[in-house]
Amino acid sequence: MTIVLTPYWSNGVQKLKVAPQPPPRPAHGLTPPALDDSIHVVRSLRQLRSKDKNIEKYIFLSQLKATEPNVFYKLCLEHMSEITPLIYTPTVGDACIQFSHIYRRPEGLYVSINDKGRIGKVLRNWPKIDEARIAVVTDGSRILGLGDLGVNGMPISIGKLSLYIAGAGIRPNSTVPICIDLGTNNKEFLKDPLYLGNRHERVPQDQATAFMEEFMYEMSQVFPHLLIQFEDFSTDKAFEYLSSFRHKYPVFNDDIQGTGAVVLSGFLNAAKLSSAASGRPLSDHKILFLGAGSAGVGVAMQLMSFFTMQGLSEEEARRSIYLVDSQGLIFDARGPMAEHKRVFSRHDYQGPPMTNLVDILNYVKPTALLGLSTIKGAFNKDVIETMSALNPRPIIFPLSNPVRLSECEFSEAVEWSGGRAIFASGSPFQEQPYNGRTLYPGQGNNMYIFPGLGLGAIVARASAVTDGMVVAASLGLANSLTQEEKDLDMVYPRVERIREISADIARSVIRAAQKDGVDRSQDLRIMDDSTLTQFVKSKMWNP
Ligand SMILES: NC(=O)C1=CN([C@@H]2O[C@H](COP(=O)(O)OP(=O)(O)OC[C@H]3O[C@@H](n4cnc5c(N)ncnc54)[C@H](O)[C@@H]3O)[C@@H](O)[C@H]2O)C=CC1
Ligand SMILES: CC(=O)C(=O)O
Ligand SMILES: [Mg+2]
Repeated sequence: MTIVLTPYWSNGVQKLKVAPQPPPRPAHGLTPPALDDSIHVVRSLRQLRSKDKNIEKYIFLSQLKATEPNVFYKLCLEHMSEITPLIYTPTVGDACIQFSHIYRRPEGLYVSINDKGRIGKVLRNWPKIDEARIAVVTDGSRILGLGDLGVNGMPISIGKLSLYIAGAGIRPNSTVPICIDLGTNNKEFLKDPLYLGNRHERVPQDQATAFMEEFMYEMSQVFPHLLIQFEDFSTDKAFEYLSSFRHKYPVFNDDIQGTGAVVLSGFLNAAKLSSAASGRPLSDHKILFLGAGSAGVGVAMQLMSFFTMQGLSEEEARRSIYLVDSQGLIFDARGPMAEHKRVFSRHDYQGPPMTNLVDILNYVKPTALLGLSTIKGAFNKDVIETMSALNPRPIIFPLSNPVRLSECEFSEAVEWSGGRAIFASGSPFQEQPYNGRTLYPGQGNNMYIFPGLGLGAIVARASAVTDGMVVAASLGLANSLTQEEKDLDMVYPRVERIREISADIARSVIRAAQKDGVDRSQDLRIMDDSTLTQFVKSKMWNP
């Protein structure tokens, strides 16, 4: 049987006969006498640190994962804050852009538009079907804020799954990174002789939809125990596929739901700090979003529950949220708009189009400014100073990825707000000294949510991912701050505690699955919370 686990070049000759497996441990005598895994972690770390460029570090770590997975995951777990930015954002963005040039070996599953009509056959080539529990699927159409990267999106599926393994102890063999190739509109890639994907523009949307129908049906047939995470589909497709499939299959969209959950969590903690300084009740917050794509609208929808938790009606919650896109403030009289923006379109604004962000801030007077726009520098000095004039402790969350597309840097937010900003960004920044104190940036990234959400859904054998499970993941994260973290005004926990946090999130997610009646592991219902947490931890894989 031929196994198609490699990108097909346009001439279609590159096919593998065997599945990619880490090589077996060499027999006695074939390795140096003192080779020991824990010392090899130290050795590997030194080798890693000796490299100057992050992309070289990424390549080194990919190689280590393929040859010595135990050493790789030990390194991740022991040095989470150093390794995460190398296997995930920001470096994974560069790895995606350069994927066709730095490609070394097959990893993951590629399904192409040319496989339409026989997708099931391709999926059956996966070597570990019985063990498969979680797939991250992208079509590469919007990778981070980098646009359409076609089949070069594969590293995002791989990177997310490495975090499932490191962050939630999902077994490596149960993860399936998938990139579907429906063409690309990236002109540079189409001209690049090394590009690894189909060399044509994206197929029309009706063909893409028909492909996805077959793909999802076949996934459910071939992998009956699989949870599917949709990742980095461009906004129109992200909303379409989520609403088409979420009631048929266990699937969630990380950019809409995972990001919504992580930002709700950080916002709950940030709003308390901001209200403590201003004396304003929590129900009085007003949030302005720059960016109204899958992430902006996904977060806005989730943040409605922040207001309903404070006792506001749905309509009042909606009125506390303002969206700005590339044409400015979104309001009814502006004219036709995409369906996903309509919910938050302002009925109460009748004036001329408002496009200048500082003007919009002075009109809305928000307590929080959230960026999911991909526009670097959009939160400039004027913007941060305006937010700081409006609020004793403004909430500033530049959430676009990777770091070079962040709406502002942490050092800028600190300086321009006089150290008062409550800050979280999509990609990591260094802590900053300010007036004799150390200020800590939060990382408002869905990486805090999806490992625990996925683990909970897998352990509960959930037949669907419900809104209740997503909110439970968010609240589980919000409640995970230690006293020390609270005393430092942190809005997210330290990433080094990710395993412990994922276990707590997973327990909350299982409880929500039980409440919503989608848990198929019903024997977990009788466990009390501490037994359930222990059970979840016992399911975690350790290197
Ligand atoms: N922190 C996190 O966990 C996550 C961050 N993101 C990031 O969010 C960003 C956006 O993702 P999507 O919503 O899927 O993309 P998208 O491309 O659909 O949305 C971008 C939005 O920004 C708006 N925009 C573009 N230029 C603008 C301008 N000059 N002024 C105001 N608005 C402007 C667009 O109109 C659109 O509404 C990406 O950078 C992505 O990496 C996405 C998911 C998770
Ligand atoms: C973090 C993430 O999912 C994104 O930027 O798309
Ligand atoms: Mg994403």
